[in-house]
Amino acid sequence: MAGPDPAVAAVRSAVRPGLTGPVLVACSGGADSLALAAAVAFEAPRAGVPAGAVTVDHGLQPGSAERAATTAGLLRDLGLDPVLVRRVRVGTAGGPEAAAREARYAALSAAAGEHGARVALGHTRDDQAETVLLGLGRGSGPRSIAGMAGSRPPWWRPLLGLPRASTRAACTALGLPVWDDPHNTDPAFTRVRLRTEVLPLLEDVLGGGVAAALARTADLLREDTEALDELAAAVADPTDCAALAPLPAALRRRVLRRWLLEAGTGDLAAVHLHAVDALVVGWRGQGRVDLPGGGGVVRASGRLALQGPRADPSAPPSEEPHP
Ligand SMILES: Nc1ncnc2c1ncn2[C@@H]1O[C@H](COP(=O)(O)OP(=O)(O)OP(=O)(O)O)[C@@H](O)[C@H]1O
Repeated sequence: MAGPDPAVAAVRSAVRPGLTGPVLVACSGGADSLALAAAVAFEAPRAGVPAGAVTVDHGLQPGSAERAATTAGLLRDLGLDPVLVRRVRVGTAGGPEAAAREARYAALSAAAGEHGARVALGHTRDDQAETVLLGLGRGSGPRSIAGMAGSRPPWWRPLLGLPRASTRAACTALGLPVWDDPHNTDPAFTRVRLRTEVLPLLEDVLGGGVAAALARTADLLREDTEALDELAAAVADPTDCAALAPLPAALRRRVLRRWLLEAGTGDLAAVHLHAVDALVVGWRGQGRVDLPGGGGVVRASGRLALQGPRADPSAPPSEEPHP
């Protein structure tokens, strides 16, 4: 008897090793997550693992509720159980794309918590390549160029090693009706232009395999950044300037970033981190560093300390005495 189509087999092989516990497939109805859902539905019973699915209705396009219902029907037909439909309210912060993503990830994460499951996402090697290129072009630093992790609970991305063409081919071979999100071809989106204009041009210049090379870059960088993050987490006192000063800058800034994020200061731009770092190394008596959330950091008696919002934000920073 002939085996499954090669693309179907490739997607199944990608999910098999990771099926070690309950999983919910996050499915938009697009080719990537539909191929993923089909592979999980096939492999999970063989692995003795419960597998369901979630589809999120962002409520942004006319007919979105019907589309979510159609996707849910397909997922049930594949044998996934339970199949959840989550309707979310999309805010406006950061633009419509970012707001939809935030609402979606919040809903998926909540579903993961309720069901004690990991959430499988359909990101492919091409998505990873686009993420790396975007990070490079925007100068967003190693954390961004390191791309998406294959497994970081509750998220699981088993298809990061596969080209997008495989998921499309798998859906075709299985006769699954794919929903093509019009956003995925709208040149108003930076990611779409990267996909349709920049990556093909790079392939022309550098030869094929650019997406794979970019994804490999992400893997290498992720190893480095994870190692540095672990070293940073092991630093006992992130406020002791004498202990921090001799550390390499890459490590020191990670320690500071971690300390500030854990204190709930909100996301920080490089400029804030550099200013806080300058309180530690080469300090010349400068005063408070204001942070985006309204709080601030000062240095006093050789230690860093967090402060709340200024009473009068227009007042100049108070001068700290020279050491
Ligand atoms: N509406 C949604 N409901 C549930 N999961 C979603 C939804 N939209 C995206 N996802 C999940 O997030 C992953 C990445 O989404 P994104 O829109 O960035 O990628 P995509 O390449 O268009 O994926 P797909 O082909 O599966 O739509 C999807 O593969 C899927 O797992």
